[in-house]
Order: sequence, then structure tokens, then C-alpha cells
Amino acid sequence: MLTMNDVVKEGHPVLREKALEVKLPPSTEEIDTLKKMMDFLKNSQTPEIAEKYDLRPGVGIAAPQINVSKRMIAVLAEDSKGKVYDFGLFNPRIVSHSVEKSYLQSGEGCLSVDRAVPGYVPRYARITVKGTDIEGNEVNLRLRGFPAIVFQHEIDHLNGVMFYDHIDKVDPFKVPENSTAIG
Ligand SMILES: OCN(O)CCCc1ccccc1
Ligand code: NI
Repeated sequence: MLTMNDVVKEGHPVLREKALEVKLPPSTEEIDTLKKMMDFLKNSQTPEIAEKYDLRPGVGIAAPQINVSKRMIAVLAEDSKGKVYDFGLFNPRIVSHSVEKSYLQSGEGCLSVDRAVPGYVPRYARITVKGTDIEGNEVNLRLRGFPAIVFQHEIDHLNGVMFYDHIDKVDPFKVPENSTAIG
């Protein structure tokens, strides 16, 4: 099982690389890695297991964070209506997005960042994501709210982008143009 020892921290060059597309169909090793990422999120959100293995709760994880420079992400996040988004995706890509922006009132964090970086992270309010799930099906997800933010955070990791790259350097809590706060 994955633990925090497997998560690389900021400063590791892999977090600034553009991850490689996964050639489809994925290999058994790639499928196993994606399964491990999905299991990590479940374990990290299960108090007894998180406590036992000292896991930081995570709503998402991208393969570069476990030093695998491939375009694979896992998400386990709930929207404001309690709908659970539980996905492992190969080659996720944002195929369309709103002009409107959104941002988490609380700011964002990252399993690869062991410090608080305060400030609003402007994201697209609504996105459509295409990718291939762990069973090999092509998925087309229309996302908004918190899940949309998590998917954008994860896809950023595949392009070597960290959440704090988006925070306004001059005024971290400047409200982004044409945006809505979440949470
Ligand atoms: O890359 C995943 N990760 O570092 C865990 C935190 C995920 C996350 C936290 C806040 C807002 C969006 C996404
Ligand atoms: Ni992260």
C-alpha cells in the first residue's frame, strides 16, 4: 500500500516535469499503480487506517507525486450535494471550461507541500474532462464545485504546475475576476 514515504515533496524535479501520456491499453503495472493511488485516497480518508499508517487525508493524487512521470490521476471527493467522485483516470484532459472562475475560500494544500501557502487559487468554475478509466472506458465528466477544483489541481501536477503557482504574488487574497468562492 502507498504511504506518505512514497509521496515526493516539493523540490523534487519530477514535480516540475510534463508527465508522459500512457500508451493505451495500459500495462498491468500502470493499472496496478492507478489502483494503488485510488486505494491510497480511500485509506487516507478512513480514520483508523490514516491514523495507523500516518496518512495525510487526500482528495486527489497524481502519479508524479509518487515519482511516476505518467499522466495518471486519482480523485476521491464529494460535491456540495454529497455526490462522491471516485475516479482513477489515464490521460485526463480538460476539453472545455467556463469563462467563470471559482476558488476555495480556504485556499489549497498539497500532499507534496509540507507548509501552508495562503491565498486564493483561481480555477475554472466548470470543466469537461475526458480520459480513460481503470476499466479502459473513455469517460466524459462535466464537473463543477469542489470536484472541478480537485481535478484541476491533479491535472496541473501532470504539467509540472503547483497550486501556489496560481496565487497572486502581490495580493494572495485578491478575489479573482468573474469568480465565485467555494466552501
Ligand atoms: O495533488 C493532490 N494533493 O496534493 C492533495 C490535495 C488535493 C487538493 C486539495 C485542495 C484543493 C484541491 C486539491
Ligand atoms: Ni497536490
